[in-house]
Amino acid sequence: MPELPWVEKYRPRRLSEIVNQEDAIEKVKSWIEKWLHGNPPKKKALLLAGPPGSGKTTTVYALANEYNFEVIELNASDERTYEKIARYVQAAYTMDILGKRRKLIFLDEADNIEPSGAREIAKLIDRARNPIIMAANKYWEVPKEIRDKAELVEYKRLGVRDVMNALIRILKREGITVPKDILYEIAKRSSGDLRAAINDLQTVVVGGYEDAKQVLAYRDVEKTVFQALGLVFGSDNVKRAKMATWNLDMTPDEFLMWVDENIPHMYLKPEEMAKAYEAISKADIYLGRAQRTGNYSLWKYAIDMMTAGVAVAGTKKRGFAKFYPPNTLKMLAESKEERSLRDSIIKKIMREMHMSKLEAIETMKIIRTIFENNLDLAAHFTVFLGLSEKEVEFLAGKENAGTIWGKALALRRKLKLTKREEEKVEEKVEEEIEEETEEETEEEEIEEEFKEEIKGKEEKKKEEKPKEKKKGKQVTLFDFLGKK
Ligand SMILES: Nc1ncnc2c1ncn2[C@@H]1O[C@H](COP(=O)(O)OP(=O)(O)OP(=O)(O)O)[C@@H](O)[C@H]1O
Repeated sequence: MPELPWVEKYRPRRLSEIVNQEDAIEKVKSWIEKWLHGNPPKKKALLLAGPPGSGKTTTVYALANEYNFEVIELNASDERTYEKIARYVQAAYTMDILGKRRKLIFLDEADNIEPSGAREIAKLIDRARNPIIMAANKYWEVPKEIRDKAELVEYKRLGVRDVMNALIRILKREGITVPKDILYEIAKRSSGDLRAAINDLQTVVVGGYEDAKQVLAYRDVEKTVFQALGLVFGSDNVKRAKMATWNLDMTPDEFLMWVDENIPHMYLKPEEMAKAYEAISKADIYLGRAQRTGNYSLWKYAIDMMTAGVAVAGTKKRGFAKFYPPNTLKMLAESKEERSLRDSIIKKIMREMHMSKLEAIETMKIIRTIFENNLDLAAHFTVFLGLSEKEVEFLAGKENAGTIWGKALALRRKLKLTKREEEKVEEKVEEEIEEETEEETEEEEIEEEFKEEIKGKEEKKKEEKPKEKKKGKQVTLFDFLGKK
């Protein structure tokens, strides 16, 4: 299973560990100390401005850690920011397990504050009884009213050398080495964005050096595509969503793959997921038609469906959104073991749900979301698909895997599977994993095998399988959800 992202694992906890931003740190420290000595600074807000991944957010959390503040993190693009700041600027101490702590308000992406709300936020800054720190990449895009109220702290762009040193430090702590030329390539591509560099390094280490060049190439694309996905999944506003593909250096069918991949991570309810999928399948139809007829004016409709159509499908996850690259690209970053687990799960879905490979891949994405969010339903799937413990871990992550596995065992007992039958299922699973890792079956062969199976082999297999299995026709996820 993927481990903790290195950007979090190695995020400096102390101000002294932040590299090459000494002047900025000094300024921040003397400002916060004024608050603590009962003499709030004239300017009650700080504005940390500088390139992405240069240490702004890290400074805020290290500061809070050292001076015992509770960070209230808000995002300027959240429509309710004003309301939230108003709630917290006047708030007093809080008591929690860490003792008595003051609040520190951290407003990220201050360059996204709507001009219409800026004056109100500026007034709140004047009345603040708690320190407010804002961060922005583009100082000049922060509304003037806010700039005037805040003390500016500039962050430098980190150089290739700084980035390489930071990467080497991480590798030392991990006890691994990576060829210097790859490190240099990563550092150069990052343009001083240490977050991007650390993510690249982790991807390359996990995925192996052979694919490093390919992985790094798609990282370049990722920067803009993530912003585009943010527009599609970040609001219910049709106009904003339609802007997603502007400035995007990608064809509509490529972007469609990214939207497709992220639907199950962003929508909470199966019926809303279904609506979003419906929108992209319409988009897909328009794209196909444009391709066949050469009438590329149809692209506009396709783009509207895959942006606005998806945006309005329902209630999306709030807060920090983590986006994922399309399967094919992501697979490059997976280890061999992960790849073989993925394949064996896909085969089980094909077998148990009578699906084609493509459908099974799609279904696995949804199942993965279920495993991350609904442990009971995940246990049902574990039994239904006959998953192994490792496969459960692959789908659910280390943290939840144990619970799901326990629930699945209890469920199996409840379904009155005899010990013998249980062993048979486990043996079968193990055998299959072995077979699958040993022999590389050709894709057509698998398709053939399953076509045949759908046609006439159900009867023969029936005796060997647990009772609750549905046979003969394709089982959709929604059948399964409905049955539960
Ligand atoms: N100056 C630095 N010293 C040490 N680590 C750093 C520094 N800058 C960035 N990092 C590393 O990069 C990651 C991202 O940094 P951070 O979140 O502070 O960036 P940021 O400046 O807030 O970026 P953004 O503007 O994109 O939000 C952190 O987890 C940290 O590990």
